[in-house]
Amino acid sequence: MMQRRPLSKEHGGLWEFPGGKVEPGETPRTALVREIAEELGIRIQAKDLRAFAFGDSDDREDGGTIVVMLYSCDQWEGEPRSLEGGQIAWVPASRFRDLDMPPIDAELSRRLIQCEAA
Ligand SMILES: Nc1nc2c([nH]c(=O)n2[C@@H]2O[C@H](COP(=O)(O)OP(=O)(O)OP(=O)(O)O)[C@@H](O)[C@H]2O)c(=O)[nH]1
Repeated sequence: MMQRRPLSKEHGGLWEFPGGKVEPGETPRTALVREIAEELGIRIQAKDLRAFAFGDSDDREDGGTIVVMLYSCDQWEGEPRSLEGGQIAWVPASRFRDLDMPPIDAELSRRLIQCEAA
């Protein structure tokens, strides 16, 4: 499942893996459970998440760093729908090359393609 970032945001119009920032008091898994409910309206469980890969970037102008942790999940309750306005789509790995993505998502999508080919 890929999600298109709103045009008004940084990396606007690019396609990313659904998710968001970890808030104080959360773990990466509980943050993802919350973000998926907020963005897609479906319920997933932290125990059903499988860590797949991470990517990072150290070249931000503000000197900060972004770390994206990618998990897979094949069980959920509900039907995904876009609750925050952006487009969403199921995209097979074979079509990832057709989508413009932010750099870390692009790197992680290449990793997924390699894994599917192996
Ligand atoms: N997914 C992704 N985000 C990146 C990359 N590089 C980078 O600077 N970012 C920035 O990292 C932040 C990702 O967090 P987010 O998805 O929760 O961001 P957001 O703007 O929707 O924030 P918000 O939920 O606080 O409104 C965004 O500001 C995004 O522009 C990247 O390669 N992939």
